[in-house]
Amino acid sequence: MKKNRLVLIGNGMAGVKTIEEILKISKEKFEITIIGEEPHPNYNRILLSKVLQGDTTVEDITINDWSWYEENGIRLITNEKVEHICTADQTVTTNAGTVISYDELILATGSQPFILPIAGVDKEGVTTFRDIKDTDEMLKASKTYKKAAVIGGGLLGLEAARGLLNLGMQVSVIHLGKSLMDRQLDATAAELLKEELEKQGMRFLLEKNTTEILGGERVERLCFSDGEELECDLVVMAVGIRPNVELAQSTGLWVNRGIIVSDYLETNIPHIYAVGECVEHNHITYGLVAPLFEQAKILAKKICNVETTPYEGSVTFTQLKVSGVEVFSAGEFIEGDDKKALKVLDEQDGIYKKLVFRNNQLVGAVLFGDSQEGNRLFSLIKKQADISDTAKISILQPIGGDSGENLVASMAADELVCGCNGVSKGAIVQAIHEQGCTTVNQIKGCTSAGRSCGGCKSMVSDLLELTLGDSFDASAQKETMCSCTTLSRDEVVEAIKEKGLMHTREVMNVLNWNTSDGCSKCRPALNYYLGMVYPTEYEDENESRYVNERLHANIQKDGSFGVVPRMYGGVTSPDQLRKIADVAEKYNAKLLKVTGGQRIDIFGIEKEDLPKVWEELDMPSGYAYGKTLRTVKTCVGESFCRFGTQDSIGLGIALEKRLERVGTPHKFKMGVSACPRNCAESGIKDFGIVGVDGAWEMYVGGNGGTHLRSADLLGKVSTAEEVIEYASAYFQYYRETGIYMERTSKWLERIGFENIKVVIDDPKQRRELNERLNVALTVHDEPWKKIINSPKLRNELFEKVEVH
Ligand SMILES: Cc1cc2nc3c(=O)[nH]c(=O)nc-3n(C[C@H](O)[C@H](O)[C@H](O)COP(=O)(O)OP(=O)(O)OC[C@H]3O[C@@H](n4cnc5c(N)ncnc54)[C@H](O)[C@@H]3O)c2cc1C
Ligand SMILES: NC(=O)c1ccc[n+]([C@@H]2O[C@H](COP(=O)([O-])OP(=O)(O)OC[C@H]3O[C@@H](n4cnc5c(N)ncnc54)[C@H](O)[C@@H]3O)[C@@H](O)[C@H]2O)c1
Ligand code: SF4
Ligand code: FES
Repeated sequence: MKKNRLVLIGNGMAGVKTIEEILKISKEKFEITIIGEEPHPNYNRILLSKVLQGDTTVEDITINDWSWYEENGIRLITNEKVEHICTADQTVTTNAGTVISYDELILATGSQPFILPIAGVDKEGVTTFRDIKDTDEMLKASKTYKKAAVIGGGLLGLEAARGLLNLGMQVSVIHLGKSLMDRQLDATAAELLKEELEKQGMRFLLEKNTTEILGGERVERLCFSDGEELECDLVVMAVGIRPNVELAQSTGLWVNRGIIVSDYLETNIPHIYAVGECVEHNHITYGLVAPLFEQAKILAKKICNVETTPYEGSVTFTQLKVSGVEVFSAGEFIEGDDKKALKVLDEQDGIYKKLVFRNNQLVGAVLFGDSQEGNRLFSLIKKQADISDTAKISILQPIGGDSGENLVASMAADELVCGCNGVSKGAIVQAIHEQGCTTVNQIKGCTSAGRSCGGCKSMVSDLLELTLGDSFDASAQKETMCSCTTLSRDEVVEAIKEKGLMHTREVMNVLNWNTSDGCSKCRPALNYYLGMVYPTEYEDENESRYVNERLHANIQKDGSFGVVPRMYGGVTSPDQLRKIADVAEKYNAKLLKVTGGQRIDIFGIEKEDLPKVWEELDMPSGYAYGKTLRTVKTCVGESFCRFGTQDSIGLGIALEKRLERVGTPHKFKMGVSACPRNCAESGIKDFGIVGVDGAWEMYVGGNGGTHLRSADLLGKVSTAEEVIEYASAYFQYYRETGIYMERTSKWLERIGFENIKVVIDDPKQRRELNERLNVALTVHDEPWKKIINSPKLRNELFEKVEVH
């Protein structure tokens, strides 16, 4: 049967949630295309605050990675913006000229941050906080600049401000109103919040109207309507959002503040639907995921012709994601003529609780200082429960006292635990009993609870403890490899060795994975662990690897690839440079760039040209995409530098030739400098070497990325041979004990520097580690050559497979 063509515009949280819900109903009904303007697969926008605050990384906030689209047969077009919809032909056209036909079309274009209409907003250093690009900009700015001004004291502004404080900046929050979070808090809670955040180091300028941003190319000062000024070198604008409606407007859809939709998320034009922040339902637009996910579920059913209740609007709740501050707000939080409040203020402990009632119904709540009852109160508000038989004060003091376990025990089965995803206590208990979930991660996999803001995770954990009783294992909660298993990395690796498991499927079957195919987190990890345990016997599963590793090149945001040939120690020759230049010209490379690791990256190569490019280069792969040794950066050392007394280039080349190609949990970078001037930046490498007075110092665990870490001194040796022996042992120890996707800087802190040093300093263990590494090194072919020489591989990888 021919499938209907479904096109989704907007690869964000609401749109992709709708697709997930559609796939739950039927995987066969639609041929799906998703077009997203951002260059990333679908990610959790909410957790950008946590990325900025240093609690997680951009890599860890992906919701559905590239392989999810592939596995579900979805065509994903990233980096392109839909600019035109032709309702007569039923096609959409992107800014890159791509035309796609649809039978059904969903607009999920989200919102854009509001930019104040004042002079100077286009200066360098002025940013919004909406996407990965903005987050990266702030992370980068914090390394050079120190004075941040956040305009807007709402949820977004305060979460940004906390992040910038964590990054070592001085932060002033400029707010138009009298009190912070005025859309969510009353004056008492706002004042308590302000006091708490001031203690954390934030500075507030309230009732300030910014009139101009001054400076040269970069921002230098803000001017306010009262004539005052504030010095700053970074400005974050967080003054609200506006739905993205231009495309809808130009298509003839009815638009007010958002795209107007019916109770079934239909627009005024047949076969076109809208969902998410871009939507206006019953005169309301929403800026939080819970209502958008409710919409997504209804739209999925509607579009699949499954009977559904209509969307009737949502009551919303918010929680501020700033560590050390508990703030919760839901529903109608300001009392008035027909609404009366019950308030409790504990000035000693800084706790404030307020409930707002209309007649015999709870319609709103504000909690400050202790928000653990938030979701329970939210359930009561949502249910519109009649509380005439309950003493109002007892709603604030549920039976059983204040421990988390008692709190969840007192909840009814239909009360919500996860407000974002609408998951009740009953649904979680059912997942524990019927699907054998024992960890928070597994509950997330089975029910989606905790999948968005993460604010409900402690409650999920309490519920697990309550339901599982003695068999609840608190220590296992954080360690499971992924939500497909209850086992930690160490338990899985141990079982692989003990039970002689040889294939990813075998591991999943024997160790009772709760999914048949695993997920994008455990498949590549198992592939790595199996290869590490059985270096000569295990046959690598290319399909379990991420796209760059599968195709041995780096995919770029326009879908073309970057190619980096190996140049040992960063040394090249006229012959190599000639070949690179010829290939770059012949295959229309868009950019040639010297990388931070001293290699040449040839950007803009089309996927189908990759094998020809490699063949003509006739150089080994530089593995710029791999979880393996990337580069050994070297200084010129004794060959040419007047300070150099040692052969840094020779040592760098020898190290690179020894360690190249074999897999590691994450990328591994090295540097060799021939004197303490340290031109190869050895102090921020996974393994860095510095020449000192006729000896070599060895540094480990450095990182020059987002989480800058200077390396620790592992020891000092006299000869290049000894360096190679130590580096190899360290490399192999990381291979054997690292968690897949864990950089050495994190690994070193997890295992403990002193513990690692004891192992590497011990001659016996050092020798054994080198011996095991030698075995692993015997099996690795040059990957580009392997593909060039195999017509089958060439065909499978470069002619048949759609990357995304
Ligand atoms: C830092 C931050 C923290 C947040 N914290 C929370 C929180 O704690 N709790 C909460 O509930 N909510 C939070 N939110 C809000 C939440 O992230 C949004 O409500 C949600 O992401 C909106 O989903 P959406 O799919 O409607 O829009 P988006 O996620 O914005 O997705 C829309 C996508 O469509 C793309 N697009 C737009 N136009 C086009 C076009 N013409 N062609 C192709 N692509 C297009 C955009 O590039 C974007 O990727 C937070 C938001 C931010 C920025
Ligand atoms: N924890 C969460 O739930 C969370 C976190 C971040 C963002 N979000 C969502 O993201 C969206 C954007 O957040 P937001 O905080 O920008 O929006 P917002 O509308 O909630 O808050 C903007 C704030 O800026 C203030 N403001 C307006 N004009 C100003 C001016 N000229 N000078 C100074 N202050 C001014 C407003 O008074 C308001 O308090 C919202 O939908 C929000 O719900 C939610
Ligand atoms: S690290 Fe020392 S030896 Fe090497 S290039 Fe720099 S100054 Fe010269
Ligand atoms: S409450 Fe946000 S993820 Fe559960």
